[in-house]
Amino acid sequence: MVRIKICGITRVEDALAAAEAGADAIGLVFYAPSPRAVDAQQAAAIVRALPPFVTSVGLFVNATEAEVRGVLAEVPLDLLQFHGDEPEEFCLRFSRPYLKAIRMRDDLDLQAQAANWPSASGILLDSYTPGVPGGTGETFDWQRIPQQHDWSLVLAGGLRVDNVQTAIAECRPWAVDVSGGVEQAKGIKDVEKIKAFIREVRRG
Ligand SMILES: O=C(O)c1ccccc1N[C@@H]1O[C@H](COP(=O)(O)O)[C@@H](O)[C@H]1O
Repeated sequence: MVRIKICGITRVEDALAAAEAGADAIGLVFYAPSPRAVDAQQAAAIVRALPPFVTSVGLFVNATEAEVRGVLAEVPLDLLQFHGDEPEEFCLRFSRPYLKAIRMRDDLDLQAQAANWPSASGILLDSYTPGVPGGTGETFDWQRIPQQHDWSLVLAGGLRVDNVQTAIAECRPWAVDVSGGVEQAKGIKDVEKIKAFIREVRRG
């Protein structure tokens, strides 16, 4: 069964709707330039409202150690997602499981890159757009993902109800991660889109 993460949650009601629809995880963006950014207070309210067995994921982009620790002091996150240039040594400082995001630049050697984070719980693949660290709504060429790899693949980047089945068939991910594809406006989720997306993933 492919797991589903709904990222970029900014409101308690969207988190509850995602959980009710069957999401396995919700993502909270701690990256101020993002229109989906939340502060620790907002995030704590969202995480506290979650029912059991829904994983809360905190997304960071080149944050300092103090910034990550500051969030962790207030928000009981289950999993961290490092979406910038964080080396493994940094990702390991927080005694929490983590995902490492890799953006699929044209010249990237994916297998070599992924080997840089052997301690990651999963490798999240996202599309590459210069100057924007993520959440672009763009897909990348899924054929670039090797058939054989020894990491848990979290597939992200431009997933929507109308392409997620093809993405799953081609990439065989452990999980899919969606943000823009289930929104009505930046940072505001569309409950019907969340339900349709989850139904589509579960249909496979
Ligand atoms: O959502 C953001 O604003 C964001 C900002 C900085 C880094 C990552 C971000 N989002 C992540 O990007 C991927 C793909 O999102 P989309 O479905 O293409 O909109 C996903 O992992 C988001 O969590």
